Amino acid sequence: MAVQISPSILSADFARLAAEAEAVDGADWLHVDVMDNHFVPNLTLGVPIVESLSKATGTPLDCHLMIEDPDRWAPQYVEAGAGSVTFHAEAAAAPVRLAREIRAKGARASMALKPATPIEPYEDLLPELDMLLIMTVEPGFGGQSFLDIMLPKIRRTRELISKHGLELWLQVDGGVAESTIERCAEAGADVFVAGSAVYGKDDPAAAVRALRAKATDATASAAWACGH
Ligand SMILES: O=C(CO)[C@H](O)[C@H](O)COP(=O)(O)O
Repeated sequence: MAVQISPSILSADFARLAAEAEAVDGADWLHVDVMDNHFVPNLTLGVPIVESLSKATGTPLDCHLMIEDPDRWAPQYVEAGAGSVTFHAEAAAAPVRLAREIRAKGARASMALKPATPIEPYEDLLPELDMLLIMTVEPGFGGQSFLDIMLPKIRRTRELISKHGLELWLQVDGGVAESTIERCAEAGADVFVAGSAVYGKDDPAAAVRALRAKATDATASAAWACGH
């Protein structure tokens, strides 16, 4: 699969969200960080804003729910127009049922793991998902430093995806920038969320192109991608 870039609007101007979506023309997704000040110590936006944004942009929305009780809320984000909905493994009461419900409503189902959550307990659940998100910072805030110690988890997850012959996308989020994206791609990631490395630049669309070029080059020479 070709590399995909998902700019995070957490680093955008919330008063100009439609314009900020236009500013990353060419991105594959728009990453929408939903935070409830319970699962993470920060508060952002909810269903009504996702609904408005989905009408205002042609770029599909990749909603990352950093919230408690995603079993209750995630289906509402599909109804609001999200193309992909990510819930946290640490928060979901019934992740298989929830993934099936997200898919049945017509969106891609994705599950996220915080840095301290291992992938291994979830191996049997992977066929129920369209994407697995490995957090490369503690969730809650943009602009944090990339956690290199997550690279082995990315590698192990890519091995599990290959072992089971899955079409699962592997997303990384947190501290992804021109200086770190190649390491993520080499380890096995193929969907890259970037907030400050896109919206912190004068030309966000050019930043998306630069990230895509680096990740594509690194993937081409990565052992995991040979024969892909
Ligand atoms: O999920 C997130 C924070 O919890 C954000 O998507 C992420 O931090 C993006 O910001 P940056 O690229 O600046 O690290």
